[in-house]
This record gives sequence, C-alpha cells and structure tokens, in this order.
Amino acid sequence: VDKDDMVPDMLVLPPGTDMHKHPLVTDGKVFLQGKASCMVAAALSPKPGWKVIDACAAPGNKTVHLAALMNGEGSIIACELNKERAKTLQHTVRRSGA
Ligand SMILES: C[S@@+](CC[C@H](N)C(=O)[O-])C[C@H]1O[C@@H](n2cnc3c(N)ncnc32)[C@H](O)[C@@H]1O
Repeated sequence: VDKDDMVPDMLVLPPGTDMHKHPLVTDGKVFLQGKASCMVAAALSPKPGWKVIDACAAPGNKTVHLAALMNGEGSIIACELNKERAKTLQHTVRRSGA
C-alpha cells in the first residue's frame, strides 16, 4: 500500500486488490474510489464551516470525502433523484459517521 502523491489521505492499493468485504470498508473507516473520483473533493478542498452542495450524490463517496475534509464542521446538501439510490446515499453517510 502506498500513499498517493497528489491526493492527501488517499491510499493506493495494488491492482486486483478486493477490499469490499474488509472491516475497514464495511465499518466506514475507508472508502473505495478511483483516483479521478478522489480528485474532485481534493480539488475543491472545502474548509471546515463551508456549505457545500453535492448535486448528484449517490452512492455518496464524494459526499463523505467532502465531509471528511470539512472535519465535521459546516454542512453538505447531498441531492439524489433516484429513491433507491438515495437510500444507499443515506447508508454511506451513516457508515462514515459524517
Ligand atoms: C455517477 S452517480 C454520482 C456518484 C457520486 N457523486 C459519488 O461520488 O459517489 C450520479 C447520480 O446522480 C443522480 N442524478 C442524476 N440526475 C440528478 C438530478 N437532476 N438531481 C439529483 N441527482 C441526480 C443519479 O441518480 C446518480 O445516482
């Protein structure tokens, strides 16, 4: 496992690694995302106290990444059109503790 050289807090796993059932993932301590997806919140670099809108949010990986960067201070309005995917979004947010 390496630290990414561009995105803070991103860990790079060897190709083919499957962490989906690892307790760090199922307990919401680690979220699985490709680097391009990780770069979105990192590029915005929201500060604690900001108000952020995540307009197309489910399953919520960027929502919880934003929340982590904001260190639990501020608010994120996470919008999702699809009802079933909105449930997944809620589950992701709960799992993250955000
Ligand atoms: C590619 S996914 C988003 C992935 C998410 N940003 C993440 O990082 O986990 C796009 C989502 O946008 C939702 N969506 C599409 N149009 C929307 C709209 N007008 N308002 C809210 N959500 C919308 C879709 O239902 C879908 O769940």
